[in-house]
Amino acid sequence: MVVLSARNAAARRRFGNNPYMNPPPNHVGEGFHGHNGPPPPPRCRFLGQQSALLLVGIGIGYLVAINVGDYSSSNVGLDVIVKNLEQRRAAASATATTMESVGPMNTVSHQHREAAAHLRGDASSGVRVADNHRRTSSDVELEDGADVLANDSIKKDTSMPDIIPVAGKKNSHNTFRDMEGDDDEDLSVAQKRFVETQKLLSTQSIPTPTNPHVMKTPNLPDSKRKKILITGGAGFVGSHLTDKLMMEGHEVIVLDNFFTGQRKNVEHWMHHPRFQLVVHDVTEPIMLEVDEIYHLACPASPPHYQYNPVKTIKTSTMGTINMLGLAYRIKAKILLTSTSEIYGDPQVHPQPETYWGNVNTIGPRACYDEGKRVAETMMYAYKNNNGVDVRVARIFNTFGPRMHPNDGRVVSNFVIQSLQDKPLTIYGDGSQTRSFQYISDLVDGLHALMNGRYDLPVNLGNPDEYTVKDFAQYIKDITGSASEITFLPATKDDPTQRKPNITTAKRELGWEPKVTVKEGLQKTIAYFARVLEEAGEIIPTGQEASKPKPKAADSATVKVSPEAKLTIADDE
Ligand SMILES: O=C(O)[C@H]1O[C@H](OP(=O)(O)OP(=O)(O)OC[C@H]2O[C@@H](n3ccc(=O)[nH]c3=O)[C@H](O)[C@@H]2O)[C@H](O)[C@@H](O)[C@@H]1O
Repeated sequence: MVVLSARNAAARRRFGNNPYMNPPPNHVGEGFHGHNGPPPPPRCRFLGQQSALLLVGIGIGYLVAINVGDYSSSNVGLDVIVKNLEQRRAAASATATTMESVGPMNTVSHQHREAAAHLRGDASSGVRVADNHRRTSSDVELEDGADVLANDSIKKDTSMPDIIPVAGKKNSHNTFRDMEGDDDEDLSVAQKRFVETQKLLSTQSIPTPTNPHVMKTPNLPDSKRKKILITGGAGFVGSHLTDKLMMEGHEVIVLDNFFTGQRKNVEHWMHHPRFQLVVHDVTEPIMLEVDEIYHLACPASPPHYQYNPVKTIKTSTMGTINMLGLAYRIKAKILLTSTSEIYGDPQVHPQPETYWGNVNTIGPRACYDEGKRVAETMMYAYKNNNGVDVRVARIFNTFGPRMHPNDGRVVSNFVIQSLQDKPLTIYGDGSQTRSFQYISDLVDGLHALMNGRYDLPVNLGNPDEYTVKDFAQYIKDITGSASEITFLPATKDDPTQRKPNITTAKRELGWEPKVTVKEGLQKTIAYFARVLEEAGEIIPTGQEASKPKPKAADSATVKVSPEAKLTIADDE
């Protein structure tokens, strides 16, 4: 589903193709709708009913005119006609009053008032026709009683306001032509204001709780502006990449199924005319026209990717095939975010790109590791066989703001635990090592890779290596936490060491990390402190989270037969 396209289409219908005319989010749009311009096209069923009533009112006027003519030509029963008119007018007026009383919003009640006014105007214009008829037929002899009735009725009608004056309007409207003239003026004022607002909004992000800083977006000339697709763009890495590309002035399409991505990660761009969000799962094909594809989509945290291993495999395999097929058809350059996990539990340390890895093909991590390995294989098959321009980044442990609070990876877990003075949970004895890079360095690396000429796999990571035990203590110290450190059972196939060899990135991309682990942690801690303030309490995702809870029926089976349990675990 293209979230913004309907809104854009609506704007185009109303204002043509002016790029600044994309309607803003509702809170901005109210400025326009609340203005004393014409009621906008029906936005809901209720407003549609208003239009219907307006038409009914016009119809009544028209029918009255015809009826009066018919009756008068036969010169009978003007009193009946006038009574009839009175009843219709009263009915129309009652409807109008009811409509006025509905609608708590100013904008809506304004529209109601106008619709009510139209109704009243139409009803009275019908009576005016009767009046005219009466005068033109004054030489016709009428029964006295009928004439009196007609006069009374006309007096009542003239005392009824044609149109209720609306604040800000100079004159009340007497004809539709008058209304069109004034509304044209109002519309142009509203449009100007709207264009100004849109112009401003199209140069920056909007501050949100997740992203309080305003980011500026330059206006690139068409020849330099690229259309870029980011699969998994609402995730932790994808959303930071979105920021970078938006700040360069490109057009960004974020595609996400929101399994681990979060709408709030990209909320600050939702209003922007060069940003689009497409809610879509990469395992399904999609047709888009873009220049570049950053293919990030896949859960990356062990508890997340182990939650549904089949889905993880499908995402890496079918998802990558779909994106490669797209890249091939539209001749787009495509970058795959692969992972340090393709090295498995490495026997070579640090790991260069030339190392082939050590992966257990049937272990709990295999759905991710092997999925990414075959995704790499597909990339080079498409390059060699179909001439697709490919890039492959092998990402090492990355952290920073916008990590999901329930990500379950070591940095977010230890930070969230420390900030709440809860025990820091080390899996195993804590002697395993990881090397941590800050998110902005990774994003710079991905960007350098996509825009460079080197098309073989490249490690992107910070070689700053820690044992998990030392890292726990480090975070505890930085946060000044009173947390204890606890040791839980090791997770299966957990790599014992990991550190990137980044010689290739330095040589081919001129890239190396700039942000120290300490600086990065301080920013991340500040972020999670804000998240915690909002959330109250967060229980980080633990080891158990990687398995879906057995359904009631399954648990019953498990109790009866231990073999059944084994079967269920294997199926999962
Ligand atoms: O962050 C990343 O970029 C990488 O994270 C994961 O790899 P992994 O190294 O297992 O990530 P973590 O879950 O953060 O685990 C790191 C180490 O900390 C340990 N850990 C984790 C969480 C925790 O609460 N306690 C704890 O001791 C783990 O057992 C592991 O030894 C993903 O599998 C990779 O795809 C991804 O590139």
